[in-house]
Amino acid sequence: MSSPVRRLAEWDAARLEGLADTHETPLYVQDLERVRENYARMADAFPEGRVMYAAKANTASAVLGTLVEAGAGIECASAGEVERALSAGTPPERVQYTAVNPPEEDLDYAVSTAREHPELTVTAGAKDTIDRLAERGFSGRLCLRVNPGVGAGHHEKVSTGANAKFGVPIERAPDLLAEADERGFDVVGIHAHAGSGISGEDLAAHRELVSRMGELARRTDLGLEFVDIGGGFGVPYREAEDPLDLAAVADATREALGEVDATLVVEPGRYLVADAGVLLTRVNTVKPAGDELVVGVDAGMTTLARPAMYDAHHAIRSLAGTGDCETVEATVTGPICESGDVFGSYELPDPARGDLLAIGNAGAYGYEMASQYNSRPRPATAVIEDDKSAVDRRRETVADVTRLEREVPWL
Ligand SMILES: Cc1ncc(COP(=O)(O)O)c(C=O)c1O
Ligand SMILES: N[C@@H](CCCC[NH3+])C(=O)O
Repeated sequence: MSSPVRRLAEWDAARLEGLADTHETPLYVQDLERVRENYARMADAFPEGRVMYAAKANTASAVLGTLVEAGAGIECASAGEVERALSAGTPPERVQYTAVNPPEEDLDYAVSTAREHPELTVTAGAKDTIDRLAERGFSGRLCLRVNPGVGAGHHEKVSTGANAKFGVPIERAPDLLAEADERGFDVVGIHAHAGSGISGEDLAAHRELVSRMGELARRTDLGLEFVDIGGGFGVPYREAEDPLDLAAVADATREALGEVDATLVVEPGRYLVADAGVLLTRVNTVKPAGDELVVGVDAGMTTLARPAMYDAHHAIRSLAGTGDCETVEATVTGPICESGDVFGSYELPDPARGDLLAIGNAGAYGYEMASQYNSRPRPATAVIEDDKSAVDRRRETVADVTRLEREVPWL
């Protein structure tokens, strides 16, 4: 079995340099072999279960296709993600659409797609969503998202399990499930998700969530096909951090779930793709400022939003030189006109203009959360697999950024 963690130091510097030279920076690079390894480890930890990849972490069709080929299903947060999953060749029976306050067009799309592919599962997290599905004539495979009342995650902004926005309170679930069944829906599952970036310290919360889901499954006599306990499996972002003990999490899950006559489903996003990706960026400014050394790079909060959004730490490695010279402390900042556009403080070997830096764990929620703020085009992404490489999403241009503008008739 592959190592549960791939550190930034393990990436081949010469190869990354070559990719940056050819395709310019900033550039996301995703290693599909590593994605496959991560999936195999997850599937191996839950041999009795089903792995549904949470596409929101990285929707590149090369990534979706790789995971589907390996056996994963796809958990989709929007109509767009369902469209991507189906286009990537996911068999409809392996597609789950998990709507959170879904816009009208999303539900229209989900219902018409489910009409065409009745094997698709729709997950609803509010009675209103169930009503809106019924109004559209949907009576297909329905899963109920419950709010288990217990959350976890690397930051309060990604803890969902106790946030009322997500799912119906678990106490209300038995009645809602029975009602949906009476209304003619094909009730196939229950779902809950504690949050994202769960570490070993969150194991108690995870256990509690799973135990509540097991109890709910046992109280439900609708012949549920699956119990979906969500994703959230964390990865180490700091080089010294230990990886999650997946076997221990799986054991705790089984024990907490207890006997249920339904398939266990897990929905990892980050775990499958984070350490399979790096973001390459070049230094364009080195500026001593009092006691501080500011290093300006061409990637910023519009390229990788996580540091600005969650104070998230991503390891950074300089690919310049041999790396054996003395390091200095530097504040690595991006090109965006915001004080929050900072990756953090890093020890870098003698930073100089033109140096190439690799930012680790960029495969999850990296490109996905990129924006065009400051009218900055989004970067290109490349995929690699053994000795092959290809750009799978071209770099945007300023013309792409402005292409939706229309003339205002009176101006
Ligand atoms: C419903 C649902 N499932 C799965 C995930 C995947 O989370 P992660 O990428 O942390 O595994 C998320 C995101 O937090 C989610 O909201
Ligand atoms: N975007 C978050 C994860 C949230 C997952 C969606 N519920 C992150 O980068 O950590």
